Amino acid sequence: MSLVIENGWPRSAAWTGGERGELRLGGIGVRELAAEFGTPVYVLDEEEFLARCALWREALPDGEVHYGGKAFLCPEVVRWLDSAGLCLDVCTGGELAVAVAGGMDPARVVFHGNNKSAAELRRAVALGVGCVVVDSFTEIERLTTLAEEAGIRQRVMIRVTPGVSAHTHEFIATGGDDSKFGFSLNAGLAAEAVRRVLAAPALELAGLHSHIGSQITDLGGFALAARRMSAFLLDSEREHGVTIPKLDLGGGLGIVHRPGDPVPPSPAEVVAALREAVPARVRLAVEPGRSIAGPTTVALYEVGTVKDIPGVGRYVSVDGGMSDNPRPAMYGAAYTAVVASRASQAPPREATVVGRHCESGDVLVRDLPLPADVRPGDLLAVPASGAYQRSMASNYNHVTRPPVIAVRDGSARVIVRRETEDDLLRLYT
Ligand SMILES: Cc1ncc(COP(=O)(O)O)c(C=O)c1O
Ligand SMILES: N[C@@H](CCCC[NH3+])C(=O)O
Repeated sequence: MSLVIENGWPRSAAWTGGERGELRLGGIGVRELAAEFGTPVYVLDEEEFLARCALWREALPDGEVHYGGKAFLCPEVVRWLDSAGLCLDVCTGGELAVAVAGGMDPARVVFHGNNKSAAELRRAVALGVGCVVVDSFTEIERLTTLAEEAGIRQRVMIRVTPGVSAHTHEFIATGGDDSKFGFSLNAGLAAEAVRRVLAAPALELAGLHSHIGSQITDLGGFALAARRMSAFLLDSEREHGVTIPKLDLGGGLGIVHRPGDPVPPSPAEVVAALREAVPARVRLAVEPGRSIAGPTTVALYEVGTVKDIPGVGRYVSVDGGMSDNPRPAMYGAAYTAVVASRASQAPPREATVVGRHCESGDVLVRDLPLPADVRPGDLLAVPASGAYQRSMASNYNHVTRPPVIAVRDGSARVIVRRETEDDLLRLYT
């Protein structure tokens, strides 16, 4: 087993040798982590998170890096972002509330969403959110009224769909003309949005925005979007005799989940490709989510049963599943897993790792070679579990959502506590 970053593991992942061998994360053995915090559990390598923030910050020293909070957000993460000099992108009132709870200056928050409510927009205006990314004509009107009522001039960016098809799953591609997000460039809606924003004295056009999709591993789509958006920015400036200071080209850089996955370009390579297309005087912004949070976290599960079906195969059931990782069921996302709590000399035998939910599609990893002697009580570790897992976790079948434990230099602390049945029951009348 190769516990290297290129295979999706965080930098502190290491294997202690010998017969009592086990996986260590942040200097702590997984047996100790499981005993103290229970399973399933997301174990987040804090130094990996900060190092990934720094990679983006260093790639774009003269621009803005807004972390895409939808990937994974909690107040402690907000504090890390602050310390690393990153801004934050939120897309709901709830994410905005977490940003505020973590102490982020609202002026460094960018507010996204294709259907922000009037109440959410009112709150954003009242808090002094740095920028609202307008997504529809209705929203331009709504926000104009709210800014006028508040007696302020609200900075906005216009979200544009540049007609770029990113090479990714169709559910997470957002840059094409047929999208619920933004204003289509090809259909002329983006040009009309620029006209309307410029005609609204209560709005200040701070920039243009596009985001073509997520889990993208090649540079082509990013470069094409940057070229189209730059041309549109220059056309708009010429048409209206204005200067548009900023181009925000969104997030979307993918990660490796398992050995053999395509290796995505580095943040520096992405920024270089964008910079080549964007005029030097235009301030560049990016919104990485997954490429920061994803590789920081290992999900730990305990094996509950091993079922062999003659002529069919082997099912290994763990104590989590689609409620803590819906990505395999939603997008066909492929992960890997290893037995992390002991060394085994047994030969590999293929298994399907499934969850505990009342659903046949509750599969975490398909066709995975695991040691043939895998057994109840073993801990399974799934790397690259930091993005869109805890943030998309559900209470399906009334399971409680797992905690997030930050590990660093031999110490571990809870940054999101485990949900309890009392938390669930509190909702009911
Ligand atoms: C507007 C916007 N910005 C940033 C992101 C973050 O994307 P990723 O996590 O793929 O970097 C997303 C999600 O895809 C998004 O919709
Ligand atoms: N939830 C998606 C990514 C969506 C990105 C948000 N616009 C995933 O898990 O891959």
